[in-house]
Amino acid sequence: MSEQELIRVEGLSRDYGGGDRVVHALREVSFRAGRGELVAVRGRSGAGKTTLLNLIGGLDRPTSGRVWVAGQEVTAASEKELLRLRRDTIGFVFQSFGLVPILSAAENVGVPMRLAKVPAADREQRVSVLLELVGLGGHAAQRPYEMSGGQQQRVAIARSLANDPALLIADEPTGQLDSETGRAVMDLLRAVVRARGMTALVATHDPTLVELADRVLVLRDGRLVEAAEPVPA
Ligand SMILES: Nc1ncnc2c1ncn2[C@@H]1O[C@H](COP(=O)(O)OP(=O)(O)OP(=O)(O)O)[C@@H](O)[C@H]1O
Repeated sequence: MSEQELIRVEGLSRDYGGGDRVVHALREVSFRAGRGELVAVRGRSGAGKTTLLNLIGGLDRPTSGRVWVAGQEVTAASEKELLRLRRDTIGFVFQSFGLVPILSAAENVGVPMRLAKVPAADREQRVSVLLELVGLGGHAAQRPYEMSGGQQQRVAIARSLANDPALLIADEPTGQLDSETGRAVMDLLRAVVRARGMTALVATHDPTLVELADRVLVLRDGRLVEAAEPVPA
């Protein structure tokens, strides 16, 4: 794996079920992504986007094929190594935000730092930098139910950056947002990826996101049918 390569996927397949009812959710997918790239993953509902992201992030195991992230083989990692990888190397953003309802915005952002045993003083400082970064400097004490969907997703983005991951995996991050808010969240993701030199893999139906990507992977029925540079609008 070269220095510039962050993700390598080789012959990745995932079947669900078995016998007559087997679903080939992902079929022999291979691609590579470099450091600093924002890669959009497109495809219709059921095309295999979530399956692909979950396998790369070590949230699921493939039927066959291999994945490396930052030089580590995810598909060969033990559960303990996967925990470490998800804590230190990969940040996740989901469509449903996934914030802890009883915690404030600042506490939510601080959760991964607590898990990584970041000392309290460092934690506080890093939490406030991240909340500023996502434009929520004045909202640290608010709880998720006191925030709009777009604000909640911003908190989730700040949380995903807590341990300065090399890879950000976002599954339909704008799926629950109206188009204007979704665009703002996407612009934020684009800016964060640029500023931090991180790689992002973002599954989306949203055409505005695709415009912001460095590269677009298109899945159809579990196969990678296109791995193109985006066409300028
Ligand atoms: N746990 C599961 N058990 C059985 N089949 C599954 C499971 N998870 C996903 N599938 C099937 O695998 C295929 C790919 O699903 P996946 O969720 O990866 O698609 P997607 O492109 O992310 O779709 P969406 O855009 O709707 O989220 C679909 O046919 C789906 O029904």
